[in-house]
Parts: sequence; C-alpha cells; structure tokens
Amino acid sequence: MRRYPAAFTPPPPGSALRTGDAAAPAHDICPHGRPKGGAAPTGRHPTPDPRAAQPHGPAPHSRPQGGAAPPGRPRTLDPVQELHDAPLAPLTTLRLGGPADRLVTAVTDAEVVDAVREADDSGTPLLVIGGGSNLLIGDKGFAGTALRIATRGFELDGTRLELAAGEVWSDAVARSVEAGLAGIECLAGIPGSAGATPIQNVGAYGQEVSSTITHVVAYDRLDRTTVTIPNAECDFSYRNSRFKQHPDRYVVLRVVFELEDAGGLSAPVKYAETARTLGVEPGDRVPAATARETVLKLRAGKGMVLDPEDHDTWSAGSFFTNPILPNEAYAAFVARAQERLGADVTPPAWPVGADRTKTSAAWLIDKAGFTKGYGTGPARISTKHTLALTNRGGATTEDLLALAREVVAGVELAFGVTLVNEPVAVGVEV
Ligand SMILES: NC(=O)C1=CN([C@@H]2O[C@H](COP(=O)(O)OP(=O)(O)OC[C@H]3O[C@@H](n4cnc5c(N)ncnc54)[C@H](OP(=O)(O)O)[C@@H]3O)[C@@H](O)[C@H]2O)C=CC1
Ligand SMILES: C=C(O[C@H]1[C@H](O)[C@@H](CO)O[C@H](OP(=O)(O)OP(=O)(O)OC[C@H]2O[C@@H](n3ccc(=O)[nH]c3=O)[C@H](O)[C@@H]2O)[C@@H]1NC(C)=O)C(=O)O
Repeated sequence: MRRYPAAFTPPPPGSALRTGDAAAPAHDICPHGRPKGGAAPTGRHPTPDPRAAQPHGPAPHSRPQGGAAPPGRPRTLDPVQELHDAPLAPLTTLRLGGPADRLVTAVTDAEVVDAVREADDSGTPLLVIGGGSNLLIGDKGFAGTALRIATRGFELDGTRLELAAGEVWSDAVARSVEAGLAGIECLAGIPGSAGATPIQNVGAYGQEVSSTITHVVAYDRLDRTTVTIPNAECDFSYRNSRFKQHPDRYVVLRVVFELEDAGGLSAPVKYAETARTLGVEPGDRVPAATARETVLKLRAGKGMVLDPEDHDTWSAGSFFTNPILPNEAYAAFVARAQERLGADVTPPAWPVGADRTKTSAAWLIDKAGFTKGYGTGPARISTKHTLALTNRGGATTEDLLALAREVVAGVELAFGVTLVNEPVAVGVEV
C-alpha cells in the first residue's frame, strides 16, 4: 500500500487542467428572430428550461452579440444580453433542443434577480440555464425566457470558498486544489456551473457537495427576496435537495463551501474504485492534486469528461439515477436477476440506511441487453459507459427520447425496476 507524506506542496497555479475552457464553438444565435410560439412545456417544469453550457458554449463572461428585441417589447436589460429565437442546442452538452423565445445572459446577481422578477411579473415561463450539462430540451424549444447564469466570482478566504452560481465548476475544483485545499477534489471534471451543484447535490467518487456546502444564497421567487439557506435546511440527499424539490422556487446566486486544509492532502479517499486505482486503502489520504488527476482519468475512461471530438461525451452524464429500493424490493430484484443471469450473479448493492438498498442503473441497463455502444441511429448508448445516452451528431431530442424509453421499458421487463431520468426534461417527458 502506498502512503503519502502528511505535508505536501501543491503544484504551482496554472498546472491544473481547466476543463471548462475547452472548445467553445461559436454561439449560433439568430439576432433578429421573432419569438416563436412554441408548444407549452410539459414534464417536471411548468416552464421549460435550457441551460447555457460553458464547457462547449460561449465563455460565461462573453456576452452574446446582436439580438435587438422586436419593437415595442419591454426591456430592462442591456440589449447585448438579450437574444430572440435563440438556439439552445449549442448551450447543452447533448447539443439537443430547439430555440428559446428569448435568451437573457446575466453577468451579475442583480441582473439575475432583475431577469427573474421581470419574467415572474409578466407571467413569462422561465428556464434557468447553468452549464447545460443536465438538460434535455425538446425539439420545439422553450416558449419563454431562458436565463443563462453567467455570473463570475471565486473568493477564497482561508478555507472558506464562495462561488458565484455561474462559475465553471471544474475550474473552481482545480483552483481549490491548486490552493492546497481538500473536500471537492473528487468532483473534478464534472461539467456545469457551481450554482447547479446544490440542486441535485452533485456527487461522484465518494464526495457530495452536501459535505462541504455551508450555505446557499438564492433568490426566492415565492417570497420575492434573496435568502441565505444553511446546509441543514437544504434537505440534501442522494441527487436531491430542497432546490430540486421546489424546482420553480429558487434561483441559486452563490454557494459557500468550507474546505479542509490538510497540508495539501485530499480528504480521506472513500470510493473503492478510486482507492484501488491510487493503490491505497479506503480512508487513506493522498495529495489532493493526485486525487483530482486520478478522478479525471477515471472519468475520461468512462466518457465523462467533456471532449467535443468524442461523441461519447455528447451526453448529460448519467442519464438515469441509481435506483434506491426498499430492502424487500431489492431482494425480489436479486431473485429475478439470478433467475435470468444465473445463481452466482450478485447485482451491485450499497446500503442506504437500514431499510433501503441502492443498486446500479448502469448494471441494470447492461444486463438487460443494452450494452456499450447499443443502437444504430444518431442517438446511442456511449461506447464507454452504459449510463450515458449520447448524440452521435445529427440526433434530435426525439431520437434520444426513443432510446431512453426503449431502455426504461427493457430494464423494467428484465428486472422489474423502473429507471428515473436524472437530467431536467424541458418540454418533454421520458
Ligand atoms: N456527476 C457527474 O458526473 C455529472 C453531474 N452533472 C451534474 O448536473 C449539474 C448540471 O449543471 P449545469 O450544467 O450547470 O446545469 P444545467 O444548465 O444543465 O441545468 C440543469 C438544471 O439545474 C438547475 N439550475 C442550474 N443552475 C441553477 C441556478 N443557479 N439556480 C437554480 N437552478 C439552477 C435548473 O433546474 P430548475 O429549473 O429545476 O431549478 C436547470 O434546469 C451539474 O451540477 C453537474 O454536477 C452533470 C453531468 C455529469
Ligand atoms: C456521471 C454522473 O455521476 C456518476 C459518477 O460520476 C460515478 C462515480 O462516482 O458514480 C455514479 O455512476 P455509476 O453508479 O454508474 O458509477 P460507476 O462507478 O461508473 O459504475 C457503477 C457500476 O455500474 C456497473 N457498470 C458501469 C458501467 C457500465 O458500462 N456497465 C456497468 O455494468 C458496474 O457494475 C460498476 O461497478 C454517478 N451517477 C449516478 C447516477 O449516481 C452523473 O451524475 O451524471
């Protein structure tokens, strides 16, 4: 077993990977298009919502060009921030979805709040967009205002880290590791914005943001005021939070973390795959930079680090959450799996409290016959991980939905387990 020294000197600033800076295709906006009367959205949101993807979309601080509002249309924002009939597909990591009637890019918290208030006052449907990495937008687009959160702010004070919602998450992780701090190093390479991390309590490789967030500053659309919500009131659980439970109520403005100064070492390594790869035991610490690099390699091997050249990464990451089953339902599932695959088969299982068991959606999909690379059309399963549904180029949202529905039906038929989609569906239902 390899052990690392207690004191570790972090690498010089700038040596870290800056995943958020990669590949920014031109923002393909029709500047003078009129708002389209798209179909009213259906699904989880009463109002649809696309998300601006910094990883492959325009840089968050660069304002889209052009886009004067049609005559007579009320406006409270700088014209360069407002576009009409704006394609949303380039703002998502799936590169799917139709246009928004109106796309507003907000670069300050005040602009975010103004845009939200304006939409609410006029009864206009609002779609908040962060990095676009967890959005599945319908081909008809969004009939309302899409608000792209492009605020910037990385403030490190000792071990306290405050991030503006529009910060590129993977850059923030890199910078915190460069500063020698621990707590979010295993969340490296996750696409999207800092403001989206508390929404679904982002987690990977043994870390969840709920462990380090101290509080979230959000605009509360119900009370029409800015609120500070401490961790204990965020109702965090696996891929869930108060913000996700009330999807139309809060717009996250800032997220504050308390990181750990472990002399440049990581937090104790928790995820078995990471520990194995590092050659350490779970619970050991390694240099935070090493933990981050290891996670980046593991993620890249699964097609989970954005790369515009690699269609396996034209995805929304995991398309389904890992099912959490009551223990009896899990036992029934195991019996069914063994009947189908052989008595020696044991599906992945992680206890969730005393009464429930989490299993693997990727395993279910794989064993139901949807193996890596499954599909013949423009939407297929990733060749690197069965949980990522991908756009091979030229796909439509309907293509992807057809694949997703086929997978859900196939897994249900094979194992009696119903998969639930993780990405936010805008104007469509899986
Ligand atoms: N673990 C992994 O490997 C992966 C994880 N992800 C996670 O998915 C998340 C997607 O982030 P991102 O690409 O920025 O988000 P998106 O632009 O994809 O938006 C998805 C949804 O997040 C909500 N949201 C985003 N920003 C805000 C905000 N400031 N305030 C309120 N709601 C917000 C909105 O939901 P609503 O309208 O319901 O509030 C939105 O519809 C990331 O945080 C990432 O961690 C994605 C891919 C891989
Ligand atoms: C990518 C995301 O997050 C990921 C996160 O990166 C990883 C690492 O911690 O763990 C979750 O995936 P996951 O449960 O599929 O984790 P993995 O470690 O990749 O795979 C778990 C198990 O699935 C099985 N597996 C995986 C891939 C595959 O093609 N086939 C397969 O059968 C294996 O048994 C493997 O051991 C998160 N997904 C969810 C929904 O919880 C995301 O949210 O978008």
